[in-house]
Amino acid sequence: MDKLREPLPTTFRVAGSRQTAMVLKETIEKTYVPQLASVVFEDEPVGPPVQLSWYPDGLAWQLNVPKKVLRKSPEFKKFHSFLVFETEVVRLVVSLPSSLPPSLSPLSRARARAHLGEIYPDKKPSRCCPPSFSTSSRTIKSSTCAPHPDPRSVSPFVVPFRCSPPTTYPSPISPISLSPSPRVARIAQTAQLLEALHSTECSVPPGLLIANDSDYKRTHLLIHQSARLPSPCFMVTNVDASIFPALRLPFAPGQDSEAEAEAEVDVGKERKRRRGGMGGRALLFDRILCDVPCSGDGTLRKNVGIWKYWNPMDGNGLHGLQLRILQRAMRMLHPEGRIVYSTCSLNPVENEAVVTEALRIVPGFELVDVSEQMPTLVRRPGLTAWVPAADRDLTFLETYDAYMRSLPETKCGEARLGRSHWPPAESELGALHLERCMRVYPHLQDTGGFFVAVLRRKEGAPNGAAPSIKEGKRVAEESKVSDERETKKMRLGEDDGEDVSMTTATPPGKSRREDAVESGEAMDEDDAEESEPTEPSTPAPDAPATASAPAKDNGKGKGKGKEKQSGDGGFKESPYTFVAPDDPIVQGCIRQLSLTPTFPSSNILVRNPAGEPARSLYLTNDLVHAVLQSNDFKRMRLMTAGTKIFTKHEGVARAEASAEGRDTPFRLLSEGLPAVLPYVQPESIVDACIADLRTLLEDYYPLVTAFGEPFREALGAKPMGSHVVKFKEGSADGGASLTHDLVLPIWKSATSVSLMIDKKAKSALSLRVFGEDLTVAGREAAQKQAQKQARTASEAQTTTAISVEATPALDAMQEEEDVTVRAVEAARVDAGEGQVST
Ligand SMILES: C[S@@+](CC[C@H](N)C(=O)[O-])C[C@H]1O[C@@H](n2cnc3c(N)ncnc32)[C@H](O)[C@@H]1O
Repeated sequence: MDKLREPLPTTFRVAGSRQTAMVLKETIEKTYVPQLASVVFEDEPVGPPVQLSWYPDGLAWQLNVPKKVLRKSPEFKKFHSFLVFETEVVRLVVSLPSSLPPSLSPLSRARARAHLGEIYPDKKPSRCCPPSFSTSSRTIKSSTCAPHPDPRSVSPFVVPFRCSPPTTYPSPISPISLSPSPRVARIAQTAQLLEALHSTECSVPPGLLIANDSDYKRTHLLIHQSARLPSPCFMVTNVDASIFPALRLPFAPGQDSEAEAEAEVDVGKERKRRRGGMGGRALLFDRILCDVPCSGDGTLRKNVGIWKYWNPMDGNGLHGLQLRILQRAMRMLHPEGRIVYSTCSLNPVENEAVVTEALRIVPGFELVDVSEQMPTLVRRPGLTAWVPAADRDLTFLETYDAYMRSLPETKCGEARLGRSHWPPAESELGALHLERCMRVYPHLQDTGGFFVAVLRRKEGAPNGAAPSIKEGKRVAEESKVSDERETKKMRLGEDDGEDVSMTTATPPGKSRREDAVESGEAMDEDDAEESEPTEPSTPAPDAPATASAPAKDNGKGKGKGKEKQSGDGGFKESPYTFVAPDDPIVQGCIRQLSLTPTFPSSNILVRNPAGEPARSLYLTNDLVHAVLQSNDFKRMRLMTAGTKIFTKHEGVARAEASAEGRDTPFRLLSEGLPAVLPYVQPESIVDACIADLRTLLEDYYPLVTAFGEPFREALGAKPMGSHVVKFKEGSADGGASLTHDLVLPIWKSATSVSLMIDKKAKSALSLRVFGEDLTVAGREAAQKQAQKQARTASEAQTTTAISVEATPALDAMQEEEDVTVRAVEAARVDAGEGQVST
């Protein structure tokens, strides 16, 4: 309990591709740790960041200093800026030949990494060629990685249940917030999974990651944040995970009969017939992370609000939903797959009780012994005995029967707890192996509290061992779980997810508090943040894949963006339409950037009713393409798929083009660069040096003639439009240096050139490479700041004089205190009260 009263130390993780993550780690180790090692603040020594011993490769760090040290100590301020800037440039620093840039992302829980340990077990799943995990080296390797994998030869890599909505990007404090917002932490899992998927040399890996959240707003935050790790393999969905609909894929090569495919995946023919012939095999998942909504008592150290509002009925109420989500995951798991079930609660009712009941209902599954994974993460085994609190007054009753007897006869039908809230009988314990669950307590290694259990199918268990949604729902209902918090009402169809239709809504009266409990997070100021959908439009009725059926919108997202009420009562997102590979716009982009013939032009999609390449082009991999083409997304809302790579270049280019009677050209986006770069013919990439980078940063549109040779000549030889530039590693006068090659998109106009990255990223890059913000915006901001300081100082001087005159008694105090500070304060008070001292 004492530990729970202490604030959680700040942690951060160096993320991204292995190569660049290692470079950043080295910078922290060799530059910053020595600089911070001997800092003394207010006569107290303050320590440098320390590596978390249990985190693989030393990529996670803990920083145990008060906030004011970060604000006031020059050394720590510099380190803080370093973290902030690295986070800012994450999207644009591309180190050839690796596929994804590095980032610094927060890691307030060990859980995320623990998930990965199990997501990539040593043994490579036999049916797939996506990444396998080597625990010894902690690298994730891919045995095959062709830019065009046959979608039918790979197993999908999917996390369909509740993944990490993030903090808003770009958040200047996201890597190192001293009182980390719950949301800051949320991206960690999804980001790690994305990194894992991209940890090969392949820019368009063959797998698929689906992040799902039932909260519409949070899915937008997730999309926004995933721009840090743009991926053609990524989809975000918005649906209640306990009724996540089954997804389909086309038949595999060699599967010449429907029956063969059906037998393999155990999808009933009857159901398929009823579905109206949308053929194909079911998409089963290799790895599923069920990071279920929970009471969040393990986050007490960072979410102090939980102290005030916690009550035992939170966990009791969530038990049923947690159980249904886990069962749905079991239903959708590939025979050789694994599920990680996790919560940030220490309440056994939300943990061991859920796992026990799920294992009872789905007999073909077992808990995996993960004691060998992450051996330095100190943990305790799962509990085998507990007594749930039966009400808010903490009445503890040893057995379910005792609980039922304690209820007045008239209330028995409304029992709020089910048998599954109590521990299993002694006789069941041996087979369950609850000790294989992992409990992490805050006092063990100065962390938050959390629970992890890994499940898999027992060897030889039949594929169809898992129950349908209907069965799971029935069992959960039979346990008479009263779910106070659970506001989603499901109308179940005749069979499993294929036939389930749902209507979910948060009642108007639902409070933020309830919301926070449901999601396992406490309220935070940041919860007010919102991100807007990107491309408003109306869906086409015949769109090949159109998302609908929202899970939860809290009524706040109404009328926003592309959300539209459809005739059948569901919701419709903009359609996802694949454009023809020979589309003139696509071909124009290919020609402009000299893309190789292997560029996956058949995987370009647009999101507008006409299905025209009107503004933005997105890239998916083959598997995402197949999933979009084979499913109608009527029962869940598809929020995003793939990554945006090209956009119409507005402004001068539009004016020039229309004057010449041409179409407005498209340009390569910085977030699309990692995916597209391997397809750019190397000889078409323009070489440049650090001095050229400086010129591009200092001005919005420097003239071609402003550059030195050979860059100037190379630019002169290029046609107008989008190009890729490689700034070679090297140093410049004044200590500026590029430690590795940097590849960025540019736009060439008739006489000038501009760097195609956003203003904030430009500033961050400038600070990183040149140690100062050389950009126009940076210079303007510095100028404004200087003017403000000068104004404040002169106001302070005036007010001091006035105050001293008006109140001679201050003289004595002024001898002891800082005159300027007091005078500024006095001036503020006067201004606030409308008094003028004369
Ligand atoms: C524990 S939080 C997210 C955990 C996150 N991965 C982290 O590390 O902080 C729970 C999330 O589950 C979502 N959620 C709640 N009920 C859900 C349901 N029935 N289906 C899917 N997502 C749900 C909430 O919106 C919330 O974002």
